Amino acid sequence: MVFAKEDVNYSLYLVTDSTMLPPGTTLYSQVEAGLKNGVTLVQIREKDTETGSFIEEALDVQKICKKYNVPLIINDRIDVAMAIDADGVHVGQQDMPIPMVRKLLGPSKIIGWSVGKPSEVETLAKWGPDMVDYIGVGTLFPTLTKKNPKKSPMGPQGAIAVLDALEEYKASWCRTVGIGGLHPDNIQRVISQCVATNGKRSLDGISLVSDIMAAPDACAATVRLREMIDRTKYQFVDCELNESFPTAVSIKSVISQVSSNRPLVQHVTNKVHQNFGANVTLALGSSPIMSEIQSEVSELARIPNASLLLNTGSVAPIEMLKAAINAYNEVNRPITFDPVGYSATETRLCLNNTLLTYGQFACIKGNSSEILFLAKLNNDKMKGVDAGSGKNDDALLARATQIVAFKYKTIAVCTGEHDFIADGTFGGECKLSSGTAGVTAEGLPCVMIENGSIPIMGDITASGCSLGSTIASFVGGLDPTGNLFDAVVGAVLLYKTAGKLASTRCQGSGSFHVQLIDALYQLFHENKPEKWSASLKKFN
Ligand SMILES: Nc1ncnc2c1ncn2[C@@H]1O[C@H](COP(=O)(O)OP(=O)(O)OP(=O)(O)O)[C@@H](O)[C@H]1O
Ligand SMILES: Cc1ncsc1CCO
Ligand SMILES: [Mg+2]
Repeated sequence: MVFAKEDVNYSLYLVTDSTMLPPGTTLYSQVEAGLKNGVTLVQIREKDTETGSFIEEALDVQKICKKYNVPLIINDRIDVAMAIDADGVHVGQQDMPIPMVRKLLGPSKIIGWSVGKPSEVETLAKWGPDMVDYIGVGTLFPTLTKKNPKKSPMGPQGAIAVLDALEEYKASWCRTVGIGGLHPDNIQRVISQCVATNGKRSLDGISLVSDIMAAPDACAATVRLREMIDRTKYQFVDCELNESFPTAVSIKSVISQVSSNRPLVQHVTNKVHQNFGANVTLALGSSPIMSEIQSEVSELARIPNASLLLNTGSVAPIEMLKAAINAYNEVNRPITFDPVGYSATETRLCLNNTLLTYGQFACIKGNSSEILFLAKLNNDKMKGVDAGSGKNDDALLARATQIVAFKYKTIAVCTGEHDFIADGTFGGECKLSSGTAGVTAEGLPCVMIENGSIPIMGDITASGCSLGSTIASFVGGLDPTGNLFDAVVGAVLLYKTAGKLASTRCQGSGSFHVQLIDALYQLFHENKPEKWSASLKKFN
């Protein structure tokens, strides 16, 4: 078979493993089930098979690949690929050097390379377009098919760094597939999040092993995977993600929805915040539950209008946090993430990054230090959980908020005297290859909320954490037709207005705390956003 290499379809790339075949199936039958239902590329990867059997297997698979007009790639064994005249090979960083592989195979074969970091992209770019045709970008997530993983998983942010390097070094010919720990529960998130910073490219395909090779019904499994990859909308919350500019009317509608739906807001939050957050949630007509019980997260997530606030100020066991993220993502219920003290210590940085890799968040909220650090615009460590006192200008904070929104395809909120909110959800769009069609962080909708200086808001503990409770309550209370951006903006406007009102009624920080809850209660129940004192400005 002669392939025009540029026409190869990388979208659903099946890698074999004969050690995981279910009873009653063969390598051949599983590959055929995949090919019949939408696999576009096959790689034989058999780490423990003797040469003789490997060749026999490869010849069998080659026949079936030819029948479906799908290229066959051989992992590592250049000799086997040459012996059977396969369509290409895939090699790792420790295998035969690429220039030698190309010399042996000639110009027309497909060569794939495993890549995990930007410096490897620099190397392939120096070789030019005649060497590497595609890269396997990984390892994305933990996986059982790598027996001795040398590196820790890179997550979507690691893949973004590789895509950025391909753009930087102008390796436009090189295609990409995500690899490692990809399953139906994370494929759409990976397609949506793994977009180069310039918006010009996303992954060209998803490669996987076990979801087809180990599937008792590989036909049905492939149909499901194919459908998932072809779907261009990633509906990670069951409400509207379409772009909007919030108005008093739309915010009034959000509050009416929250009032009638009375969301259950599960708080996994720090000890300092728990009582305050529960009372703020109640003031907003919602039901708080402060729970860190791992075995009940799935049940809680399935309660109508459940919403999760995940605040890492002081933390539950990591397995519990992961289970909670999984449970809410699985049923498309919103998660509001507050990475408290993100850059204060290495431990916090590592923990929060692990959680960010692990799921899709409806909203990521932080103070200016946290958001600047997440956006990589400031490398100063925080002193504890409070925002630094350094003056930051509005343009910089808006930019940081947009960057965080873009990187995590979320609604990002940056708090301080002025609050910034950017919508990076792209209406839930997720597309292979073309990314965000060139739209970058700077192009994202962004608003600024202000109400004059209210320094006393920073003088009580967990005021930012309770803004998290307010956001979680609003996004959880939406109808399926309600808009996510409206809900987040509405929550921040309400909170800022309540802060101002409370500051005029209080006598010091102790009574401010009480007055803030009273003001939230009053403003929420009146539901007259057209009268609120905080102002909303379009920043972009
Ligand atoms: N100087 C200020 N003027 C007006 N509003 C402020 C000011 N400082 C903070 N706020 C408001 O107070 C709330 C908390 O913001 P802050 O940036 O202090 O969060 P945080 O540091 O994460 O809080 P915490 O960790 O104490 O929970 C936000 O609603 C923010 O808008
Ligand atoms: C004081 C404090 N310490 C950990 S979390 C928290 C609440 C404010 O972020
Ligand atoms: Mg603070």
